[in-house]
Amino acid sequence: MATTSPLAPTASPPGDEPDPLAPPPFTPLRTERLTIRPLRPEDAADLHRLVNDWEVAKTLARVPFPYPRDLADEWIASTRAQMAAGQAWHLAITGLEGAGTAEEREVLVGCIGLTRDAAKREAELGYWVGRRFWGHGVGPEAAARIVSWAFAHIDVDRLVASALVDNERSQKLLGRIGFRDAGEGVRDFVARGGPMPVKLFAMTRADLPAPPAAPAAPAPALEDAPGKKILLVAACALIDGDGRVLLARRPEGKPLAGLWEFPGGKVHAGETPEAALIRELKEELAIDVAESCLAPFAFASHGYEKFHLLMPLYLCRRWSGPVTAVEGQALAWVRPQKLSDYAMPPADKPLVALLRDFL
Ligand SMILES: Nc1nc2c([nH]c(=O)n2[C@@H]2O[C@H](COP(=O)(O)OP(=O)(O)OP(=O)(O)O)[C@@H](O)[C@H]2O)c(=O)[nH]1
Repeated sequence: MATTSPLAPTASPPGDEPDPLAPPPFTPLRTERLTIRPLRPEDAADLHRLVNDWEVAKTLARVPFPYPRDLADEWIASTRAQMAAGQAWHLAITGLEGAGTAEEREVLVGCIGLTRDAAKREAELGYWVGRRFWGHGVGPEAAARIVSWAFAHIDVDRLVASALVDNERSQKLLGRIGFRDAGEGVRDFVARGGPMPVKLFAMTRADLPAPPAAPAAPAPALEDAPGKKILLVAACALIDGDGRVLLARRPEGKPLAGLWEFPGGKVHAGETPEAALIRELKEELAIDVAESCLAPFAFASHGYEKFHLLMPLYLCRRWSGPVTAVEGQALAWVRPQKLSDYAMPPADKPLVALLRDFL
């Protein structure tokens, strides 16, 4: 168990302006055997039964022991407020047990949470699993899923976690899902009545396991010369009547998921960059663009670990049809001065500076 799955309610942030980078409402996540979903008031009795167990509580920094029953109700209510504020996501891990309909068979197995530190662009992972469900791989299955979700949907560059120095099981779990050692520290443990030594862990987007390779790669390599292959990608800055630029968020499961980018994609064999862009804009945004409306603007040339990206960037001010997120990707119309608030792939940095000066 990682130490910080705070089960005592924390204050909500002051009601400031809506955050343009705030994530959309949480949609339940599924893994092979588990569901991760918002906690509901009716989970309180089960939550209390599972967490009011010394073997569980002793590994968690903010959980008192014994755990008062009404704290479970308060905690669940506070998780909903924190999630609505985009501040923390403390969620139920459930699985199916016994016979009957899926609804009847759904049981609470544990909890998993992320608490965001917006200033540091990071979030802290915490989780626990009820003792009855130990030894079934619930922790790694749920934690790997939430970590992949976090990088794609929360505006963070880093996730952190900690585990008691003697909690080797939790340390191993964190290592298995991509966390690296980040030293040692000390944390207050409510149930232990004081500070305890912990191991610290951290991971970035680059530590996520690589997504499975696409079945049929288009033909992205320009040449097979020694060294890295050159990947040709055509991208477009769509500019609306107010001079705002469209950014799209790379969806979960793709490399660099969660970063914001210019719509576009790989140039297929036999395609011109313009034809590729017209196809991609139709596929991704359901808009029709004429080649004459694509104005070459600049290009990115950037060495990634596995390939070298060559990416012409076009400007486009005219298209037909409403811009639609066909692939469910988040979209944002962004003023040029605000572009740098959005985390983008490293190749895009010089393009952003050029666009800001030009627009
Ligand atoms: N579209 C786009 N791709 C970018 C940008 N910046 C950047 O580094 N890239 C990189 O260019 C590559 C584009 O690949 P992609 O996966 O989006 O291409 P695609 O739409 O053809 O996807 P697919 O292979 O899943 O069909 C990725 O490695 C991506 O990280 C950008 O601003 N826009």
